[in-house]
Amino acid sequence: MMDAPTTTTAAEHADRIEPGAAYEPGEEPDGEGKEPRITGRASADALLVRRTLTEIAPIADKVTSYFYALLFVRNPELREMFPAAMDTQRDRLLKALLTAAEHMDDAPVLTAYLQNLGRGHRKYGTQAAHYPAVGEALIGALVRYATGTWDEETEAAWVRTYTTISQIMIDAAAENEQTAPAWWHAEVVSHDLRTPDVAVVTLRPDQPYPFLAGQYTTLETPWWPRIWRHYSFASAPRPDGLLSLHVKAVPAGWVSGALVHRARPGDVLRLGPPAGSMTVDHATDSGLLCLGGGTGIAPIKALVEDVAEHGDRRPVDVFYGARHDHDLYDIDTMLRLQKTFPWLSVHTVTEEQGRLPEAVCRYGPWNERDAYLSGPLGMVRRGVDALRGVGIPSERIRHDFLTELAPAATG
Ligand SMILES: NC(=O)C1=CN([C@@H]2O[C@H](COP(=O)(O)OP(=O)(O)OC[C@H]3O[C@@H](n4cnc5c(N)ncnc54)[C@H](O)[C@@H]3O)[C@@H](O)[C@H]2O)C=CC1
Repeated sequence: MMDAPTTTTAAEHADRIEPGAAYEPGEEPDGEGKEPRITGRASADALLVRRTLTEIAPIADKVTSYFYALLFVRNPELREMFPAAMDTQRDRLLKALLTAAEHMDDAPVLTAYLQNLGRGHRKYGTQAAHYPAVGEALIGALVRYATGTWDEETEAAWVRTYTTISQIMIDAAAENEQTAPAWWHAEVVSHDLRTPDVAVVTLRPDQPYPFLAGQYTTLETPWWPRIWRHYSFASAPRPDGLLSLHVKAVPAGWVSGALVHRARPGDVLRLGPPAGSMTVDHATDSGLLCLGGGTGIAPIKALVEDVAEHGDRRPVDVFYGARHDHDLYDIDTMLRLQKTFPWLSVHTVTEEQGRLPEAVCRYGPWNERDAYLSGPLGMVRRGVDALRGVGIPSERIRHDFLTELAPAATG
């Protein structure tokens, strides 16, 4: 039911997030003049909450199993909202909650994250009435395993924290219900196998699917019901309404494997709402510096198309990284774009030449640019450090790993 907030380590990323996937975002809070509803209270509570998190970190597996056991034993009707095989889902729900709790006093990032999560939960059939059951299982699991630090004050902090989290999600879902479906059906209209394990999949949604270049969707295949994965759009919105995704089949990746090796035109998938804040700021005319690693080139291509459509003529440098030459599966498209648009420069970086973040720093200067990073978590993490190192301020660096890479909150 609760979507992956995503994860906190590169290893987990490899396990759980499929290529083309992106993490839950920190979209800008939506709604004009709407202030995040996380208050100063959070800082005091956040200390207690983080103390619990530190205690349970080494036994996270046990806490997770017990949490789900409590949830399903007490609320058997919720079981069918989760995938049949829980091992792939495993700690998504708990991890979402714990990530949110951890970032409780990072109000703008957290509010946006939770609003997005709340909207995204509509596709699971989540109702406001389900939230208390989840909260009780959460507290039940913490009471059982955080024995060293649990006390009345801590419990009160967790209850307040969970109440805030769930209310933001419930409100966002209710608001979204007024204007958007809970999910879209989308038919595969073409399937282009670019390498033995990378496919470009084009979809026709059953109703208009509004999104911005640089955003991503969640996707469920008919072969793995209730298992959802994230994929970035590889094109800016098109007049024909078609959507395209780049998918790499990873070992043991159920959804990615099915999309690459099994999906064919005529198959119908389900899509959740668009999400993500890695979008072009058209209020400025700063140049763009884009790093796309592997299938991470997908949203970068969408950003280039977006700049082109706005007729901005801002300088755009794209660094496209891959392990080997033959992994640069979309290089023809990128070179075609470069030929068409004089403001665009495309640089390729294979591992023979070094890794993407280091390679970018050999060029420049970049300190006047807005930066966009998309690819494996390790690449994004090192890329952010490298770009800060060459003088790009953090607020001008965009990527989809906001909760993972947000500076640890203090307080
Ligand atoms: N919006 C986003 O952030 C998106 C993220 N992705 C993610 O991108 C990944 C793509 O996977 P593959 O195509 O197999 O990429 P890959 O593993 O082949 O790597 C692509 C590039 O990233 C570099 N790289 C990898 N790990 C690095 C590290 N620790 N430090 C520095 N550079 C590193 C490689 O040198 C290479 O240039 C997937 O994990 C997918 O989930 C994909 C699409 C969109």
